[in-house]
Amino acid sequence: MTQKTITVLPGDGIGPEVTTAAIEVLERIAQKFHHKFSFQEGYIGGSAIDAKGEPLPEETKEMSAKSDGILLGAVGGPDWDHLPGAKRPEKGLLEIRKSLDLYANLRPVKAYSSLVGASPLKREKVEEVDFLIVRELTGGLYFGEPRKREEVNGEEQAVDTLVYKKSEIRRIVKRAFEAAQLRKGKVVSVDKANVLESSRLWRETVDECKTDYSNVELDHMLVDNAAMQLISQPDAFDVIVTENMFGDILSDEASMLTGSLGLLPSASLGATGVGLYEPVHGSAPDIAGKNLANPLAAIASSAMMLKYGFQLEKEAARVEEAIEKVLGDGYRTADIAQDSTGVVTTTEMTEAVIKALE
Ligand SMILES: NC(=O)c1ccc[n+]([C@@H]2O[C@H](COP(=O)([O-])OP(=O)(O)OC[C@H]3O[C@@H](n4cnc5c(N)ncnc54)[C@H](O)[C@@H]3O)[C@@H](O)[C@H]2O)c1
Ligand SMILES: CC(C)[C@H](C(=O)O)[C@@H](O)C(=O)O
Ligand SMILES: [Mg+2]
Repeated sequence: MTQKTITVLPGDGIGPEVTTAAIEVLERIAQKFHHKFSFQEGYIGGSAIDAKGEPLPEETKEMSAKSDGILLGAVGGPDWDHLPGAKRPEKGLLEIRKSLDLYANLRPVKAYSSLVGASPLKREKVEEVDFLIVRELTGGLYFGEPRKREEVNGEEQAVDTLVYKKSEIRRIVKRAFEAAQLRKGKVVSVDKANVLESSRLWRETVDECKTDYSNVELDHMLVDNAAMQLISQPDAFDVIVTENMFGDILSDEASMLTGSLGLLPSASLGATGVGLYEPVHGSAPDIAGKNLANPLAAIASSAMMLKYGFQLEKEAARVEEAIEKVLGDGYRTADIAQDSTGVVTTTEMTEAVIKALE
């Protein structure tokens, strides 16, 4: 029997709807496999600003750090769009990632065979899609200083800073090589080394790390080309490693190879300690509160928690199989439906997954 305390940070928009789905799945797994999972809820994002005056209250930080895994929904939305950058909901998410040193964001992109028709691309392009984006999560433009507004020669300007230390590059790149050794043994490192100094350091560091992984094949690719190749040859990728912002953009793009952003899970891991598991998508204000959201990205994120956080591989596989089964049986939330007939709600999809766990 495994006993774990899970911090749930539902956040904003569809966050609470999809985390509820993931909790129900985890509860059923605990029951079936005789584990004990206890859940404690905390505030993050816009709802934390409303309740506590800040996007990441100290109590959320503390309970998260002390728990065995963090399940997060999403943050942000139009209610808080007027706030300045440092006070916005997204700041809470960036801060929790940084404070727990969750530098390795794993974003698997795998086509479900029953869903190949949901991708805008041709069947033969997407049916073999199965790659992992390893996104650096605690450096780069998101965190560099200075970050400011200033007036120069009577004109307002804004500054963001893209900075990477070699050690930050090395640790994420090693993770990517290690992941590739357990997969098809191919790494593509994505950068913009024809323009950016940080990318030139990135590329050099990748080449240095490569010497420890002689069994892994390595290619470098410029990010604009990578964005194109993801569409033209998505089945050629195995592991993609890249810096923070490129990884953010490429993963939303990659989601459409599977059919929807509502399908992609992620795990954010540090060297040790607690991991954070969240769907790749955001708070989707356009569909929030309507029971329309696809809960599968959040449910698949809970499977990543079972696998990477708790080493419960069998249980994680059971959740993944249940997702495949419901999709195979034709359950479709609106985002992956071909037409409006037989579309299911968030709660109906969740019930179907729980039934498929049996
Ligand atoms: N990790 C996060 O918390 C996170 C990630 C991305 C965006 N955001 C925030 O979310 C807010 C909205 O951002 P956005 O609209 O650019 O991106 P978004 O990911 O919230 O939504 C983009 C589109 O995808 C759809 N979508 C997203 N998730 C879905 C799901 N599970 N099921 C069905 N459809 C889904 C939405 O309806 C929308 O049309 C912003 O405040 C943004 O900062 C948060
Ligand atoms: C909300 C935002 C800060 C976040 C990011 O850019 O990391 C999101 O887009 C994501 O992909 O998790
Ligand atoms: Mg994103």
